[in-house]
Amino acid sequence: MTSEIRYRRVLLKVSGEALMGSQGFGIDVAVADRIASDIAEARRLGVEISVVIGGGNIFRGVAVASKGGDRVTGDHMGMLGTVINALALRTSLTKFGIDTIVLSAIAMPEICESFSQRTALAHQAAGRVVIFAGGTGNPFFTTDSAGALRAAEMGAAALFKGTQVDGIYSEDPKRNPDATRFERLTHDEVLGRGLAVMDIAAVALARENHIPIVVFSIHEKGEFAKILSGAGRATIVSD
Ligand SMILES: Nc1ncnc2c1ncn2[C@@H]1O[C@H](COP(=O)(O)OP(=O)(O)O)[C@@H](O)[C@H]1O
Ligand SMILES: O=c1ccn([C@@H]2O[C@H](COP(=O)(O)OP(=O)(O)O)[C@@H](O)[C@H]2O)c(=O)[nH]1
Repeated sequence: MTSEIRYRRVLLKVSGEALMGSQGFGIDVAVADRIASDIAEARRLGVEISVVIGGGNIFRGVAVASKGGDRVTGDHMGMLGTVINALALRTSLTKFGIDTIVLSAIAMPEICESFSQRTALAHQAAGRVVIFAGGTGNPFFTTDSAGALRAAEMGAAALFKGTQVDGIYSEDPKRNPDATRFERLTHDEVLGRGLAVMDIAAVALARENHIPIVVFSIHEKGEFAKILSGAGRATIVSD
């Protein structure tokens, strides 16, 4: 069974927006539990998994800036949102008996441990799921960039982006329902064609480190494990 596994160690970027389910804001615990069950299933395949969690269900810095506020403050609020999500996902993973640790890029020792690559690798080696909170710890970045960064630091064989759509399309499929879906692309093609499923910095960092990106729907139960097993529906971006 495990010999068929496509990637042995992966970084999963979980969309913050996905966590709110059909609510307009915040966290739907049933959705967090379902995502945790998908992570548990993937772990049973023997795959090492660490997670970067987004924060768009709580706050996005650009929303402050677009209303005339300070972008850096807005981004700080967004990063704090990812910490809230990380604690929720840890709670859900614990329900499935998964030993989980939250490491934050912004120090808040009363709430969770702070990130360092050394600490993260040690927890991963001990068999824990590591959830990276606080994005990169810097404004003007996104949690997709944090995903690419942590994937490189953890030695992940692939960056999985679990998002609202089931792959990369010629245009945003939410805006153009006739957009065509790609099975495979190179990093250069994603950047050259301006395919905006992920920000440029994230794709460029993955390209530089030869990390494949796998874009799939986080809403499809069991899809993560299927893709890890060489099946499932996703767009794979590689060299
Ligand atoms: N070419 C494209 N292919 C697929 N999705 C796209 C594309 N361009 C824009 N998108 C949009 O990008 C969204 C994912 O980006 P993002 O807002 O970062 O979500 P997330 O919450 O997963 O971080 C998708 O839900 C999709 O609507
Ligand atoms: O390294 C980072 C990661 C995130 N953010 C802020 O946190 C918000 C939430 O993250 P993101 O939009 O990436 O979440 P997602 O799209 O996955 O829900 C962003 O809009 C930014 O304001 C940031 O400033 N630096």
